[in-house]
Amino acid sequence: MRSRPWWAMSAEVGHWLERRTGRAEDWAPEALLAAKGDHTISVVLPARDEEATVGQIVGLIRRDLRERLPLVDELVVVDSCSADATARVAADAGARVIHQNLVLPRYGALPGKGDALWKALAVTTGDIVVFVDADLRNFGTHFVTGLVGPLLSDPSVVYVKGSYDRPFADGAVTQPHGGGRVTELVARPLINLHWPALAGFIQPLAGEYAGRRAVLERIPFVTGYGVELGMLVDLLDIAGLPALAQVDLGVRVHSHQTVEELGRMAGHIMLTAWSRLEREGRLVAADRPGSRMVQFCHAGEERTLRVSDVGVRERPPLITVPEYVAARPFASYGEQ
Ligand SMILES: O=c1ccn([C@@H]2O[C@H](COP(=O)(O)OP(=O)(O)O[C@H]3O[C@H](CO)[C@@H](O)[C@H](O)[C@H]3O)[C@@H](O)[C@H]2O)c(=O)[nH]1
Ligand SMILES: O=C(O)[C@H](O)COP(=O)(O)O
Repeated sequence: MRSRPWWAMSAEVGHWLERRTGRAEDWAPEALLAAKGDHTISVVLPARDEEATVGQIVGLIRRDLRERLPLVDELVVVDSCSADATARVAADAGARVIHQNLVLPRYGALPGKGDALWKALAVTTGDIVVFVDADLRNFGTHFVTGLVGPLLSDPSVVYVKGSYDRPFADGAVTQPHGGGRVTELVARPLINLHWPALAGFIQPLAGEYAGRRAVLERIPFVTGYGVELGMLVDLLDIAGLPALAQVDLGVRVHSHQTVEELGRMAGHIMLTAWSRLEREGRLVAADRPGSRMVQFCHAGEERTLRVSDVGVRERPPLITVPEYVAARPFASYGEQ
């Protein structure tokens, strides 16, 4: 039950929510194919140790959105330094597999999801790029069609974020809306405090989103788990709220990380917020925040101390990368 009606939030956000929130079922795949015209669509799955789920996701996209209906032109899995058989499973299922650290080698190897996405953007060609996490356990192709729908039907939309209900499943115990712990405890408070225009995003950390290459190549990519927050803030800056949209994709079930892993994710997200506030001139600090995190982790009854670096780095907008621009001789860079 809502404690206050939706219009009690800012008029800008209320108006945006009404105008820019859709549902995946609003876009039938056949209608999207008719609307596709000259557009080309790349689907990218970042994957680190996702052999259990990546094959099924790739297989469904290949069967339904490439073979049955030629909606997706390119299907790429970025193997993000997996220690398992992710790359082989993805290739067997029909994806082109790229290895994160082999792309743009001159720029070095940096760990994390954001770097995997930046590398994928560098080597794909679609003018619409869809990102889908590779750990989804209930993937359906409506995740892809729902995200491309607003981009194919409204030229003023440049980016579409997925939203969904997030159950938390731990063995036999399932809480229907208990998922998204970092979203609720870290990202949503930060967004409301500092970027209230983005408060209407129901799942600001969702790993499922689509954007126009012409815009994605103009923003920097934070290398770790800060990539989603950084992207939203940067897109708000360069494109404005009316150019952003969200689509309800139903329910999303994924593999949950441990609380300790989510603590490190929260560190990435906080440092990303800090970097944007500093860049926007809204934070004048005498000291830079540290990036070392001490955690007390439990393995059974045993408590161990773990020290991690949760610092985030940033990859530059791809239009500033000569190798990227040289590989696209027909694009008109520099036009705004
Ligand atoms: O170094 C990495 C880490 C993760 N992944 C992949 O990225 C996706 C999401 O990672 P995951 O560890 O499952 O993140 P979540 O716990 O699901 O975190 C949520 O919140 C993150 C922070 O915003 C987002 O990046 C995620 O997409 C979102 O689902 C998965 O396919 C991973 O295999 C990589 O490719 N490289
Ligand atoms: O998006 C998030 O908040 C994190 O991925 C954690 O999600 P979970 O609580 O569903 O594991």
